[in-house]
Amino acid sequence: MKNSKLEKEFCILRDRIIEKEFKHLNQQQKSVLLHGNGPALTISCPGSGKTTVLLNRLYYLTKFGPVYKTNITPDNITEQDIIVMKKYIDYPSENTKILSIKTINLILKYKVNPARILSITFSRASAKDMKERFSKNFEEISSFPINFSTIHSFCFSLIREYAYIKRIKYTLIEDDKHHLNKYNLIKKIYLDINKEYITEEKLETLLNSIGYIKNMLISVDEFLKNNKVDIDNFKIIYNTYEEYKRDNSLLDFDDMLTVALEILMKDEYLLEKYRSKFDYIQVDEGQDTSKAQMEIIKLLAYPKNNLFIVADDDQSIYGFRGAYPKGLFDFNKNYSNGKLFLMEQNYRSSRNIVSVCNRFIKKNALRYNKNISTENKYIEPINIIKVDTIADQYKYLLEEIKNRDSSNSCILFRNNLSAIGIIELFERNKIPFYMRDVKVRFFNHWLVQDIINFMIFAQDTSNMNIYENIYYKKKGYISKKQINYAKTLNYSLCVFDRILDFPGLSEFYKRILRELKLDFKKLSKMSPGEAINYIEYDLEYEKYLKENSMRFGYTYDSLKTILYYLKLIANRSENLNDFLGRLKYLQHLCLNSKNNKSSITLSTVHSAKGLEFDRVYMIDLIDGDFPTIGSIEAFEKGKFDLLEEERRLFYVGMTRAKYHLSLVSMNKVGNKIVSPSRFLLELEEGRV
Ligand SMILES: Nc1ncnc2c1ncn2[C@@H]1O[C@H](COP(=O)(O)OP(=O)(O)OP(=O)(O)O)[C@@H](O)[C@H]1O
Repeated sequence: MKNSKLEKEFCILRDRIIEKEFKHLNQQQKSVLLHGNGPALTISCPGSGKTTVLLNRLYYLTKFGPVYKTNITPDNITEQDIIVMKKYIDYPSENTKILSIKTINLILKYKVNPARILSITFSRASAKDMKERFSKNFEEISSFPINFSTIHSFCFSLIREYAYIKRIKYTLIEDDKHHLNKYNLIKKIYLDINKEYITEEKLETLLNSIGYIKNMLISVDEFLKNNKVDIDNFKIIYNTYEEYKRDNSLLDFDDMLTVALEILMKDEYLLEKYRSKFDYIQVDEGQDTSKAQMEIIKLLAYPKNNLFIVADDDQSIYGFRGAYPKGLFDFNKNYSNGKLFLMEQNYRSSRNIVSVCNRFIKKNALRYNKNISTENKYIEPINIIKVDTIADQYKYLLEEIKNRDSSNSCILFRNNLSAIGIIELFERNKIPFYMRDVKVRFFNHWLVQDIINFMIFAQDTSNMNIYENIYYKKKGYISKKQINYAKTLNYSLCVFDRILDFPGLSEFYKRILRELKLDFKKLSKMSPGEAINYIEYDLEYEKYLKENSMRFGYTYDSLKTILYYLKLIANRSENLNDFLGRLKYLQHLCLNSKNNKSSITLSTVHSAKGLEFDRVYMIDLIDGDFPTIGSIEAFEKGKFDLLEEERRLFYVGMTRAKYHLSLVSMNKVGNKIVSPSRFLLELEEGRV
């Protein structure tokens, strides 16, 4: 027979035990954590413990089940159980051991099988970070089969199952090591349609735009109505790409979402199967969830709707790829019984970092207003460092890092290219580092390849294979006809001597060819640093870059920056072999830095999302780079969203710091005068 007095007492004591278990959390966090069933959205600020709460909730559900403040009780409670529970609460030092096995089983009766909780994270790196954090903090249950998954990998497993049933053989085209990959496919379609090769920058724009369309679940026409894309025949390229993939059962990352959504909407069997797999769905970084992703999550969660989302709209930094933070604001439209929570206390950063960041982000108009606070101490002011040159910036960093344990420090930058200068600096000074983003395009950039080709050709001017790649990129016009003619002559002769043999050349033109031969002879004797300058100015490679940068989809300045970093490396190299070896070695260091996780971290701001460090150095803070020139120009035309996203990105960077934050800018890059980031000036002038 049921004893309602015992049951009541049991509930009260069980709640006290749960509270004790989570006493390290604050009141706001605890109410979020102990939210039982039904939809819930937590809007919070950086360092407020979103990930902490999400992991604790996983532990709470796994250990106790959603029983807090409910009158759910097991059947056979006895007086003895109540005594055991009271003892446990009164003698905290004796801990769980004091609870008898039977009482433990009673308390834990409603615990949730961890396999039935799906925790969705934004990226593979954050799924991994979360798994590590969970294992570290909740050792006792870390061996359970816990589902930390990115939405993409979840969708892919669903698609695989669908493909198996329907006997479709999908091929994933994301791996650029395979010949059939999305990059090659898009490049080919672009070439077929526009009759020219696509540049790296245009390729990126094209892929981001396609991703945006699919993530926002809009048509290409809707997209073009509201966005200006500087790509000829965008719509035809988009449709051809989509059609080709569909006809050949190919999938890129964005298709994983749209195809999974399609499957869930049309295949009742799979929809039910996946719905019944999970009782709880938790979503981290909800601000970067796209419309397509949210639709999938909503479908999966229905009808239990045990959906738990943590988000910070101020940290939404993937708008260009279709992140849709505004969707969060519709939460109550989607779920009229949805609970909204706020977490506004920052545990991470010192008091002054919190207050400066807070004022800084309030300049954005499109946001939830929050009362961000901290109980942390004031430690030191934010350091705004304005130096003269990049070399001075590196000197500053070296002074900061040398003689200090930097294992918990991070250097952050807007563009991955900034890493090159740092890697070069650290390699020279034997400072180990860990790179978050291993893909550094610099080493395989065509401009770097051009310079190497000039130098290699100078060593052997008979090498027609190399010359064919550069003859039209320098001074002294040489025609394709002349090249073809030279190819028919003795291949061990100097290319210029062979062209001199071309019938009907004027004396004037012959003189140019002889001069060129002399130029390359001079080049062959130069150090790599001198050689790059000679190629750039004397051989007029600079002119080629200026005339063609736009055609390749680059600004001339961005190409100059690549050249600048290449010179940095060249200036430290004695000869060509040394230079080539150094380039290879630096690339190798980048690719293998994952073994140095306990060293200083180098990261783009995007990839540092969710992380925290004792000391953060944000570098290369130049107006036009951070914020980007595109966002500034759009702002000047009255379009604010891009600049707001840049501000959020800057904010994400600053809020990674616990105690020390340095913001570094300079007056010059090479010979070019630059201005510090407008964000930095705002902070310096106390305008925030
Ligand atoms: N109640 C608390 N007491 C003490 N420290 C806490 C508490 N909650 C969180 N922390 C600590 O604060 C830091 C930030 O927590 P967490 O990474 O979970 O925040 P977040 O909201 O996910 O951050 P962000 O959105 O900026 O990535 C961590 O070091 C965490 O251990």
